Amino acid sequence: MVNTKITIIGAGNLGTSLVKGLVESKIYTPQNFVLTRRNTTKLSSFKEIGCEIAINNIEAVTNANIIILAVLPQKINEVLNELKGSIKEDQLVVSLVSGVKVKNIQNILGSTIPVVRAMPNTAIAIRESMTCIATTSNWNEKLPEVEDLFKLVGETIVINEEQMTSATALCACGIAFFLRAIRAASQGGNEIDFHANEALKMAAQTAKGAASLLIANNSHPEDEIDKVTSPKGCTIAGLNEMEHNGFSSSFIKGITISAKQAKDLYTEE
Ligand SMILES: NC(=O)C1=CN([C@@H]2O[C@H](COP(=O)(O)OP(=O)(O)OC[C@H]3O[C@@H](n4cnc5c(N)ncnc54)[C@H](O)[C@@H]3O)[C@@H](O)[C@H]2O)C=CC1
Ligand SMILES: O=C(O)[C@@H]1CCC=N1
Repeated sequence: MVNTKITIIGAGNLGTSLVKGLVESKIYTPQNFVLTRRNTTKLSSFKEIGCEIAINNIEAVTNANIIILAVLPQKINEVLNELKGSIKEDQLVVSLVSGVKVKNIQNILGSTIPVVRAMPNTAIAIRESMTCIATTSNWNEKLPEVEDLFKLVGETIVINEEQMTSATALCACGIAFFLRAIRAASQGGNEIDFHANEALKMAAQTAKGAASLLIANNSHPEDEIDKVTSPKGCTIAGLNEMEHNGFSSSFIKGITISAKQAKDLYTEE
């Protein structure tokens, strides 16, 4: 257990997922967290387990060691202007907000406030996030602290800040892309034989197995695919039909357009 106080400004989908994962790690307890959001009644279950729920962002950050910004990009300027002058140099700001650069945040909070960006995904709630972390060269010394935090809830990688929009598309939006692929597989399973709930369970566990093979064997997908595709068999028949219909191309195009959108989520004031 640690004494670090973490305040999450904007404890919505992602912010609350982070709390769940960190509490699950057993290193943090609910008492480590102060949470804010617009409608605090939606945080009642977190209040019940012992998190502090605050209605005032300025009061919420006062005693925090780490301040996590988890509001939507279109709300960040309003929040930063509210917090301006209330965050001190011995506190660390970690922004999860897509498309907002370290310099955008420091332009409002001040250049002496340490800011690191982290891009997790919602699997953080079950400690399976892929979290991409970046900052500017003057705050590199803060990276280990942020890596240690997010290593409790999944894998981490430190990247250049310019790569953050690409990381958003591949890893944060990626959860939705892979889920849609699993849904499609379950619909196929439903059409050929199985009840919808059976097909979904079978598709999800098969997807988990496929990802686990790559991670466990440190292998390339085509190496694992080659082990499944018998000559004249049903796997290669299915795979080729999917490719004729643009499977890989569609995935690649989706990730490419998602990254373009991630770049345009924020407007400087
Ligand atoms: N949902 C996801 O999978 C991921 C989201 N992100 C980024 O994280 C941020 C949050 O995303 P979500 O959690 O999905 O959004 P969300 O809409 O679920 O949560 C945002 C929260 O901010 C609160 N909020 C708005 N104005 C506020 C204010 N002035 N003071 C305090 N709280 C305020 C809202 O009440 C809401 O609960 C976004 O910037 C998003 O781009 C990044 C990676 C993954
Ligand atoms: O869709 C979005 O804009 C946010 C950012 C990454 C995941 N959700």
